[in-house]
Order: sequence, then structure tokens, then C-alpha cells
Amino acid sequence: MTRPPAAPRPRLVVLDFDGTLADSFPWFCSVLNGVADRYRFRRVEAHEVEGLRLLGARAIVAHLGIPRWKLPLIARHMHRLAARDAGQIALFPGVPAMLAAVAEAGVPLAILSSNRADTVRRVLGPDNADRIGTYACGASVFGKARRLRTLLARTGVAPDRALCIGDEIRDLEAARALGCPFGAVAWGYTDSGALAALGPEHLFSEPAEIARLVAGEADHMPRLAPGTTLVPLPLPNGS
Ligand SMILES: O=C(O)COP(=O)(O)O
Repeated sequence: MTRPPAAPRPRLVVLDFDGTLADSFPWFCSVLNGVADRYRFRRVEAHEVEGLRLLGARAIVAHLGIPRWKLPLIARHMHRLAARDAGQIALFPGVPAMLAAVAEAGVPLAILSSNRADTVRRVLGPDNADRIGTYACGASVFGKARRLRTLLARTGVAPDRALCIGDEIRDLEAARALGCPFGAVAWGYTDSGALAALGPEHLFSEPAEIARLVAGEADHMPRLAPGTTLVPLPLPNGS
């Protein structure tokens, strides 16, 4: 049996932050119900968490009964709390080595996050932060596609050579909207089976796999079926 040809090496790796590089889900759960009380949306009981990890952000927002107009206020408050608590949030094991290996392979790194750039840099620490060429931070919850479009335009990288990596369905949707390949990580906020069901080009089970793929050593990664083409989706309104 012949193997599918290895994908061309990416010219840019675009990383999500929370749930992809930063292990912030325990912190997120610890502050969520306080934010729910303050902004009057549904509290989340411990037994609901696994079910919510199967859903995309739109479905979670609907489940919590959050009206669209409140979302930017809630996100801004959450990001203030994250800035306050940045010292409690750690990177996933293997992330610093992955960033170093990708940088060593000569492939530029960008971060595309809804979180604030100052918080992202603090959690990364100075050595890791210096490896990131571009910070596209502060995207609205559903505004990542627009940020990604700007990032691609600024860097001049063709969408099919920009490998986007994230842990949420909205990360995958942003990549698809621009026609970028997407690698889902199995260690983040969204359940890995729910991400796999959407047919990401790659599914990573540990950060070292990202480095191996980018360095061109891994043509065994799960891929879309041969013949599947990436069709850019229209950008959702307001994103
Ligand atoms: O802080 C958030 O709202 C989520 O951040 P992310 O975009 O890095 O996942």
C-alpha cells in the first residue's frame, strides 16, 4: 500500500493558546460559576462538564442562556480574571520543547487567541514568548476567522501553507473559513472525539507530534481521506 504524499511543510504555524498551549481549563472551571452569578447566566454543575466538552462555543453559549450582547462583557471580565491569575496557569508538559523544535526547524510561529497578549506572554514566560513571531490576540470569541485573515495577509503566507492548531470547534471553523489545514489537539477544552468527528487534517495526541509533523518527520499522522478538498467557508456574519 502506498502512503499518501507528505503534506508540504507549513510556512507558518498558528497556535491557539488556552487549551492548546496553556492548561487553563481547571482555572476556567474554578472561576466560571462566579462569573455566572455576576452576569446572570446558568451555573455549570460538575456533572455537566463532560457533556459541555462535546459542544462548540455557540452551543455552550446557548446552553448557558447567554444573550449574544453579553458575550463581549463576559469575555472581557474573564480575560481580566485570567490576567489576575496568570501565575496559576501553566503550559502543558511538552509545550516549551515543541515551541523550541518548531523554531529550530525554521518555521515561524504565531498565536491566535481570544486571550490578552499580556496574559499569553506571562504564562509563556520570556524564553517561550520570544519564539513567537506574531501575537494575534484579543480576538472576539467568534472573531478568530477575521483575525486569521489579517494574520495571513500581513505575513503573506498562503492559507494552505498555514497550519492552524487548536482545541476548540471555533478554532477549526476559523481555519476552515480561510482554507487553512487544521490540527486538533486531544488535550484541550473540547473532547477529542468531537473534534475528530469534524475531520481535522491532523489530530495530535501530544505536543511532540506537532514538532515532528512540522519538521517533516511524520507522514503517519491521521489525515483526511484522500480526495477530500478544503473548501473555504464563508465567514460568519460579524466575525
Ligand atoms: O481566553 C479565551 O477566551 C480563550 O482563549 P483561546 O482563544 O486562546 O482559546
